Amino acid sequence: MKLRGLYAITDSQLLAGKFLTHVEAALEGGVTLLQYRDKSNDEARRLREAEALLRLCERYRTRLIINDDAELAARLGVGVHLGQTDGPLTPARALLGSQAIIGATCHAQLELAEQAAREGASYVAFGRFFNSNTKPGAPAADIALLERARPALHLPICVIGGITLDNAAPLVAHGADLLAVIHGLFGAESAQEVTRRARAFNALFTS
Ligand SMILES: Cc1ncc(COP(=O)(O)OP(=O)(O)O)c(N)n1
Ligand SMILES: Cc1nc(C(=O)O)sc1CCOP(=O)(O)O
Ligand SMILES: [Mg+2]
Repeated sequence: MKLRGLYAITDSQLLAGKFLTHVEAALEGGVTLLQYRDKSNDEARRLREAEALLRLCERYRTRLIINDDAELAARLGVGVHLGQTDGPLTPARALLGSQAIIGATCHAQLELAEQAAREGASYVAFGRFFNSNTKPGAPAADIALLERARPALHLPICVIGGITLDNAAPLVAHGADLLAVIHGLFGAESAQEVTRRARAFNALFTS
């Protein structure tokens, strides 16, 4: 499967009261990867919500990724996204198998991406590219990084951080394969607007 297009990431606060409706609206518009990102320690709720997302993903033929938690990913038979402090990639690959999608946060450092590639990552993520409502303190990345990274890496490149329909096009033009978006997608007022935004993000990859 080609990892290219919109990478929708859930946010438990932003989606409170509209979790499944907004996620389904995004899937309706087209989502290449869906990440379940919940920073709480409520394991029962996390399992329940991740299972509900998996059912939706199966209906829409979208791949589910669990943030931070390789054990939960293994339990559901899905992929995982690991940051620099979320545990090493090699045991996660051994746990999840060769076909699993495993993503790695590389901040603004090409060296981290090269290391992640050696350790079996399926894609690397750089960010944050713009001011982020969700994670304002994340280290900043810029287009110059993408210009260095694109020819050096033979993996899909994911970009993240403050991405909206107004600022995403240059990232795609400079070689980003996956646009990872929380607020710029799920911050919409209505489910219809989420679907419209998802379609518009995907259209950036065809023009
Ligand atoms: C696609 C994608 N890229 C980066 C991140 C950030 O991961 P991390 O640095 O581990 O921070 P948290 O998201 O866990 O707060 C991500 N989740 N997804
Ligand atoms: C979870 C996350 N990681 C980032 C990084 O730079 O690694 S930025 C970020 C938040 C992305 O949300 P939004 O689209 O609302 O800015
Ligand atoms: Mg993490």
